[in-house]
Amino acid sequence: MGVWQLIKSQFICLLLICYVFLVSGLIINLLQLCTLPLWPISKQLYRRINCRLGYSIASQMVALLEWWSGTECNLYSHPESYKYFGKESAIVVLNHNIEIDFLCGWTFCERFGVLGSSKVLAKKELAYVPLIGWMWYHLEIVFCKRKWEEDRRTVAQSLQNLRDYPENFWFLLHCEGTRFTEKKHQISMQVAESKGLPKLKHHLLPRTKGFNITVQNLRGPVTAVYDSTLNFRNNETPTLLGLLSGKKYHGDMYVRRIPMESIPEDEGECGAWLHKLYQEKDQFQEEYSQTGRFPGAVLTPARRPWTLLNWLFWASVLLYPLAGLLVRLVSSGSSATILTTAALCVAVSVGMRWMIGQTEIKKGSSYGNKDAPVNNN
Ligand SMILES: CCCCC/C=C\C/C=C\CCCCCCCC(=O)SCCNC(=O)CCNC(=O)[C@H](O)C(C)(C)COP(=O)(O)OP(=O)(O)OC[C@H]1O[C@@H](n2cnc3c(N)ncnc32)[C@H](O)[C@@H]1OP(=O)(O)O
Ligand SMILES: CCCCCCCCCCCCCCCCCC(=O)OC[C@@H](O)COP(=O)(O)O
Repeated sequence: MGVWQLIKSQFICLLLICYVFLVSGLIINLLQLCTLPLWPISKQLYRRINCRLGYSIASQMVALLEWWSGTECNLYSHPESYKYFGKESAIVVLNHNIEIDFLCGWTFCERFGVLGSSKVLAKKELAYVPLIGWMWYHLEIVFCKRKWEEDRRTVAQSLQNLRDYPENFWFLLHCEGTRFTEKKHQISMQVAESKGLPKLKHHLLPRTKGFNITVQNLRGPVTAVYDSTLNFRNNETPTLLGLLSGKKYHGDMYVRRIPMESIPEDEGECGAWLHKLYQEKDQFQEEYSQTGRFPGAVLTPARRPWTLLNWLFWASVLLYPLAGLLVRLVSSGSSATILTTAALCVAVSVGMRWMIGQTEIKKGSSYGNKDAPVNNN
């Protein structure tokens, strides 16, 4: 292990990165709150400002991936698809078995200039994650309870609101609805069997309702679906904690552009189309596991300096006062103050650990874990 790698793996570095993220995030969340009065005056200005503020939070996590850990994310695609990336709004369909898949998505959003405006159909629980959830509120992220009877109205309404969004955005959909585990896979393949659908080896059976409602409500302003398939080399299983300790991973993502016109409007046909898409994705994953390659050519855009510059800005603003505070604390000699500060640090660390836990598959929900309903038809 090199000296730089050794430094990066020290706990103090993790603490400092989390400190900058936390304090800058709170400041940005506060600024976002201050923009609320703009909404009735100029909705589009409110949205444009919040895209920039959101960028300042999300790009710190991208900087962690690209600059701190040095993780490589290769893009496999086709030139006729590539020329549209970043120049239109799109629905992104992505597999969901890797803890940092959202960050690999974010890194491409950043490189194509749509990070601040990126959207997702996210489970409602994520709305309560401090900083990220609060940021998402101002970015008009669409949340679902994964209970169709409740979601059908709220999700449709939130999607309708995005139709006049003033910036190009990528709308991420994990159609599997939950992250891959062996048990969830087994259960979803029972569902596939009961529906007479071919079994998938690398994916859960996609849920079609969310995709269908998204296509229905965004058709027009959104001109394409980006079918995206992600995997990591040498069976790497990347984690957020690994990134924080400076571990470098090697990801590959295959993205192909499918024009919106080729997606059926009829609900049943649209669902069948999605099932077929997942069968194709399964073949791409199979090819990757056998050859270490996806179809298409490697067309990875270079990382840009903005995420690093944004992080350096916040670090220089926030680390200097922290150092001053620590010096004054120690020189005060008051054990009560020192103990209170230590207790506060422990509480904040526990909070940050909880947030990181949100990305861990082993702490995931039980959605898709229950035995499939018996099909009596
Ligand atoms: C280049 C790439 C860059 C990309 C990056 C771009 C942007 C990045 C932006 C942000 C990054 C942030 C990352 C955050 C990630 C967080 C993501 C999540 O939170 S994923 C979880 C939430 N999202 C979803 O669930 C979306 C998919 N789900 C759906 O579409 C669902 O249909 C639903 C709308 C949520 C409704 O769910 P519900 O369970 O209520 O209904 P369903 O129709 O799904 O279920 C009933 C239906 O399913 C059949 N069934 C039963 N059991 C199973 C099973 N185990 N597997 C599959 N199917 C099952 C059942 O028989 C019913 O079938 P039918 O409809 O035929 O009757
Ligand atoms: C500079 C960076 C410093 C980093 C410090 C740590 C910050 C931690 C931030 C946590 C951010 C959480 C944001 C999004 C997490 C996405 C999680 C996810 O992928 O959700 C899973 C759901 O799809 C499905 O849930 P399950 O049913 O599988 O359960």
